[in-house]
Amino acid sequence: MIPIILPEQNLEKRSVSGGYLYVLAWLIIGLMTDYIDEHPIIYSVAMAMLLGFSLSRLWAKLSSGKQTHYDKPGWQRLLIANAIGPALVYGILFAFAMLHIEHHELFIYLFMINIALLSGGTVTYSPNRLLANYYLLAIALPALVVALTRPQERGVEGMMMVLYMFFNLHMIRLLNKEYQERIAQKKSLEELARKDSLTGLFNRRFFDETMHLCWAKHQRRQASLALLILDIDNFKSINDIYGHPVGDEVIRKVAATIGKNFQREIDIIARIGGEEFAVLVQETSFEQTRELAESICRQIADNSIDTDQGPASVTVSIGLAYAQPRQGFDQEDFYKLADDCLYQAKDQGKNQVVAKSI
Ligand SMILES: Nc1nc2c(ncn2[C@@H]2O[C@H](COP(=O)(O)OP(=O)(O)OP(=O)(O)O)[C@@H](O)[C@H]2O)c(=O)[nH]1
Repeated sequence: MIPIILPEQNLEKRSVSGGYLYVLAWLIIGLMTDYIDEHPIIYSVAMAMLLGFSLSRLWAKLSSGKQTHYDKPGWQRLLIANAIGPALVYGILFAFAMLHIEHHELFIYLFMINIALLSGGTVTYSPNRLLANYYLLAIALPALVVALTRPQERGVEGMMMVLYMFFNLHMIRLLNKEYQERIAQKKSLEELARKDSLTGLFNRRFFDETMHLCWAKHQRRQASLALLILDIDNFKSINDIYGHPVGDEVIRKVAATIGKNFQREIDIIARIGGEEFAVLVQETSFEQTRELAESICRQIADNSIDTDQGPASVTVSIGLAYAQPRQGFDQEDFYKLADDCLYQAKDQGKNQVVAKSI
């Protein structure tokens, strides 16, 4: 099973320096020991593979520029190959050294490099537990196989590898848990920053940011969009008669009714003031939006809210603006149009929708 790599795991950035280290380490061994003379074919094949992995990674980086392509399966496979491939090369080299090496010094170097790669990979790949585990096994398993088949000569190295492997598997589990907690915290903070705590709807800041983006998008597409501003009628007297907790309950009920009527993900519903809400509606005609607004008005008026002092009837007024972004008519004008409609609805007796399409 191929582990799925998520953008927030940031594996490309985390593994980039290690991705050149293994080539350098092998180059140093080639330059400073007799290994090339003793085993020229093995040295060259290993070098070609390590270089191949490094160059493919360099090519991917240069060709993608600043962008990363986590959504492309080919790109994901390349990243996984760049993790597991060099690990397997070093794992097999060490296993080969365990079987054939007379050169004690080189054996120690390889052992050190593998332990370093084991620990480095644990830290690097820990956000993706499956990939980190595969990486670890790729380095350690070849040595373990040799140790098991030659317990007399290579038992010590085998034991050491098992020890390091289990220690690092444990560390991967811990680091991954910490990483998951951090991501969850970050997500809930982001959620808090854009949500209104009383209703769970978006807050004004998020609404303004989204409206800005939406406006620009519709300007490019030369398409229309709708903005509804809803205000609870005579809300001050609801608070005065029934008390603030009932007032809060009314706000929650109105929010829920709006939410029931605008359920698509692209509908942005926000509480933009004490008893004021806004809805940004995309890809819907003027008539459809007006019908929805009128239906919300009726639903709220028809459903009174139970309180200790008996049922409290609530109504809302709605201003609806429908427009296409264009020269001489900007986002502020759009907002003002919806707001003017709302004031007109209030002036005309409340509990109604005033809609304008321009
Ligand atoms: N319970 C509760 N009341 C709030 C909250 N935020 C604002 N309010 C109250 O909402 C009331 C708004 O009153 P006004 O702006 O006078 O509006 P209104 O009484 O609805 O009058 P119209 O808009 O003309 O129908 C004020 O009394 C605020 O104290 C809140 O979160 N909870």
